Amino acid sequence: MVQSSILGFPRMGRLRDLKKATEAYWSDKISRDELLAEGKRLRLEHWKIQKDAGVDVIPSNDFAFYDQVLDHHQLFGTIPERYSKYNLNPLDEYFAMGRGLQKEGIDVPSLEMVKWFDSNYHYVKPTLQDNQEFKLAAEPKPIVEFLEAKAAGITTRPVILGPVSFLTLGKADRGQSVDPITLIEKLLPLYVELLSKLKDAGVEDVQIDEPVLVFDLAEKSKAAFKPVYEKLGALGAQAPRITFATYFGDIVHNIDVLANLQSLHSIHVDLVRNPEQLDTVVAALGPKQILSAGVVDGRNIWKTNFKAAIEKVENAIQKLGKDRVIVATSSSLLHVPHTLASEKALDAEVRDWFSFAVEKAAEVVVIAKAVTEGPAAVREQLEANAKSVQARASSARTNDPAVKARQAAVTPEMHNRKSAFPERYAEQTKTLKLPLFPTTTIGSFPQTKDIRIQRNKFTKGEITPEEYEKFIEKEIQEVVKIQEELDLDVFVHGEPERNDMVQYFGERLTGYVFTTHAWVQSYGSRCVRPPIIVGDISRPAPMTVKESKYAASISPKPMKGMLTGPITCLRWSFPRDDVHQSVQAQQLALALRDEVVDLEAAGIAVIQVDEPALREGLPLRTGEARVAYLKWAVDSFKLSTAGVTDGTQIHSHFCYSEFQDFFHAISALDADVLSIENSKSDAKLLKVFIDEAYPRHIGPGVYDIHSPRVPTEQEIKDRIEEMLAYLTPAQTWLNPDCGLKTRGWPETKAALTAMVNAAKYFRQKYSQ
Ligand SMILES: Nc1nc2c(c(=O)[nH]1)N[C@@H](CNc1ccc(C(=O)N[C@@H](CCC(=O)N[C@@H](CCC(=O)N[C@@H](CCC(=O)O)C(=O)O)C(=O)O)C(=O)O)cc1)CN2
Ligand code: MET
Ligand SMILES: [Zn+2]
Repeated sequence: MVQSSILGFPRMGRLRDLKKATEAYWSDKISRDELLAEGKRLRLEHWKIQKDAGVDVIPSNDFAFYDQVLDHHQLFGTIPERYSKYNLNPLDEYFAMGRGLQKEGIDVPSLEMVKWFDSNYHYVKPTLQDNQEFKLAAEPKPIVEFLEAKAAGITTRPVILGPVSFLTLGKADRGQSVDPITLIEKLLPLYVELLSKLKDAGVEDVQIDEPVLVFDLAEKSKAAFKPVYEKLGALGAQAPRITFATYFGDIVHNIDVLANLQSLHSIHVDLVRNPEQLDTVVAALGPKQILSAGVVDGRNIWKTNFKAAIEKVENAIQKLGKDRVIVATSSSLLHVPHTLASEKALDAEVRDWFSFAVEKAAEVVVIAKAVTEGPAAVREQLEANAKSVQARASSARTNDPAVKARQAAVTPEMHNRKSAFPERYAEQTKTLKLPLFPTTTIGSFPQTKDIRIQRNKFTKGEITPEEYEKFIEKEIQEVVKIQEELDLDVFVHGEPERNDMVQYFGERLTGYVFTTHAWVQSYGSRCVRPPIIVGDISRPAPMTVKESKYAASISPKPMKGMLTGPITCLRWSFPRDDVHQSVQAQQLALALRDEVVDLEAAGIAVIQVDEPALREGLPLRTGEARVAYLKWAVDSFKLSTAGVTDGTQIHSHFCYSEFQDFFHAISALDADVLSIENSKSDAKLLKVFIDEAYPRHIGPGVYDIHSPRVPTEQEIKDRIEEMLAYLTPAQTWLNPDCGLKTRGWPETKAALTAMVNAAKYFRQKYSQ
């Protein structure tokens, strides 16, 4: 019998229950026991959903209160002393590492959080010391959760992150120089211990995720697989059977590693992203090894095309036989929303095209049944699926000839500004009289409870559009007044009218549909509701001009217009899978180009086009695919911004610090001013700006915005001092790492006051 399996299930719950509970715990509204009980309730509910759907292999330990990688810091005792010294309750220590803690004499920033592969999920980086020792937790979470499921009558397969990935995805702590992978021999015994304890607890199967195998690995990381998995494989009956899982890419370039994994029970690969790897992987399997075929997409919301998926699985079965193939999701379902059943307002036509986590659980079961018993056993499902796939392919909603015509008319000149930066800058300084070290923010100010409540009322029709507009104007007035008091230099309107920087634009563009409950975790308790691109995209009317114009009208300071760039709109939506992403990006770029030009015409002289997702879209492997991506990604940004005159200053924002391997693309955007996240990384990363003689302006973030902790003025000054080793004063802007929407007002004002004071100090220093 061909089994069905799921690599991980979303943990937020149907109505973001986990977000609500964690945030209530953080603000002392519920007790620790209540939070723990809510976690338990959600785990059970999710296991039941999968069991009731008929899924054979159900994951456990895929749950996390903040992040599954952070769970492993506690599992292996890699907790820096600055947290452990307080002897906090383990849950509070865990949250302190995830989000920092500033309370009752404790003041400790969070650990660094970065993107999980090419997704919009963020994990907390393992942070290691030169003399790192590891220690297995007294009650390892994978065992606790396995037993919890078992007590409820559900047998699960615990998921753990493999040692090579755990270390490769980690980094040396600040001031340390250890290359994490060199710690592998010290870490390995903990996996041996954990596996044997899992076995003792009754675990038959374990899933060990080693997603780093899809990268072009450094030799040291690659070489680590052999000793690690020979050792773990040799445990035989002393350990559970191991499913070794990779996803988000192919492993063909690392296929020689499989030769060292032959004593493992099964190998999982992503056949949605890289179906072509099937033959190579099958050929490299050991004589008894099982293939876990990831054919149901864990990263997007399209209904699986059963016919195509069954063909892939049949292809594997032909070579391996039915006993050696498992039908699986391509990756964890963490990246898709909980259930389509919550979407009461979706148009019936498009609704039939989608499948969220709960629906995907049913899909793996149907596919497994189809290949086990033959298509007749699931005839009805196959027929309905074929009809739906056909209906989408021929729907008029997907195709807009006017958009196609406009794309055909795009010329190379449309991608370039009229003059080079020096001439543009000369024009810009005529209108923008800015001091040295200009201060600004990234766009959003705190999205208060009140803002969300008013928006909710407006969405439900409980207040009129006029009332809502008045409310937004009042918010803008408030934000402008505060920026005046803070004495910032380039103002923003604060984005109070936006639910989210991508969703907001999706709701204003044709070709998109949006949902009401389709939330996906982005980091910690924070979720996003990605809009869905179903057809060709165009802009029926201006999207942001009214608010920007209003904000500009109530202050003499320069007001930055604020847009989300084409690549970020694409990446943080659920994109179409029937049209190349470059085509979708160009459609978005044309829509945004019109918006940029309209803002300029409305008198907005500084326009920021955010591209925080530009890097995330970078193909995971180096080589041709990257070159091709960068070409169309950079072109779409340039197409969206190059319609303005020289005197309009174009800003762009990136919230990640890993720009070294990517510097030329950022430079090629030709933005007048960049703001980048940098405060949690080594200022040395900025060296590339000198090395490459970067000619334009840059604002490396001077403080972290992910945590409520307020930086001191001295910390900010120290940071600026470090930055100035690599940047000239004339090109340096000062700003936070990212937007402030997740922060509260008191900490926001305190932090920006410190930043402006630091700016004044350096202005003084450099004007002498
Ligand atoms: N799409 C996206 N990806 C991103 C970022 C980003 O800003 N956007 N930033 C980076 C970090 N990731 C982030 C992701 C989410 C949030 C965030 O603040 N999310 C909000 C939700 C934002 C939102 O869409 N809010 C809506 C819906 C608000 C809501 O919850 N409404 C309640 C009712 C209102 C109430 O009573 O509170 C409901 O629907 O139940 C709105 O403001 O209108 C949250 O989780 O709290 C921040 C950063 C990287 N990726
Ligand atoms: N302008 C946006 C903001 O300030 C940029 C955020 S990047 C994730 O929120
Ligand atoms: Zn940002």
